[in-house]
Amino acid sequence: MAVQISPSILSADFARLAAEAEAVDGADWLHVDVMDNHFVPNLTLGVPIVESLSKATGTPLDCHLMIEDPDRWAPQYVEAGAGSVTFHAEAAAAPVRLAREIRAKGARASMALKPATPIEPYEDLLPELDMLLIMTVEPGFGGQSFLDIMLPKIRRTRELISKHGLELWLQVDGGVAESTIERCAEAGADVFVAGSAVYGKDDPAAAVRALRAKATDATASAAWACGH
Ligand SMILES: O=C(CO)[C@@H](O)[C@H](O)COP(=O)(O)O
Ligand SMILES: [Fe+2]
Repeated sequence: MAVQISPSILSADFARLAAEAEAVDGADWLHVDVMDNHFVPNLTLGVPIVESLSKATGTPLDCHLMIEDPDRWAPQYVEAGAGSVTFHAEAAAAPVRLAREIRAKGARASMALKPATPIEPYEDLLPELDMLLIMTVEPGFGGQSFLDIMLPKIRRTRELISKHGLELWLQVDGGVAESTIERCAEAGADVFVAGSAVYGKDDPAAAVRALRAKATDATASAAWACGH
């Protein structure tokens, strides 16, 4: 699969969300960080804003729910127009039922792991998912430094995806920038969230192109991608 870039609007101007979506024209997704001040110590936005944004942009929304009780809330984000909905493994009471509900409602189902959550207990769940998100910072804030110690988990997850012959996408989120994206791609990621490395730049669309070029080159020479 071709590399995909998902700029995070957490680093955008929330008063100008439609324009900020336009500013990354050419991005594959718009990453929307939903935080409830319980699962993470920060508060952002909810269903009504996702619904308005989905009507205002043609770019599909990749909603990352950093909230408690995603079993209750995630389906509402599908109804609000999200193309992909990610819930946290640490927060979901019934991840298989929730993934099936998200898919049945017509969105891609994705599950996220915080840095201290291992992938191995979830191996048997992977066929239920369209994407697995490995957090490369502790969730809650943009602009943090990339955690290199997550690279082995990305590699192990890529190996599980290959072992089971899955079409699962592997997303990384947190501290992804021109200086770190190649390491993520070499380790096996193929969907890249970037907030400050896109919206912190004068030309966000150019930043997306630069990230895509680096990730594409790194993927082409990565062992895991041979014949991918
Ligand atoms: O989910 C989160 C943070 O919890 C992310 O999506 C951030 O928005 C990424 O921001 P940068 O680290 O790229 O600045
Ligand atoms: Fe995120």
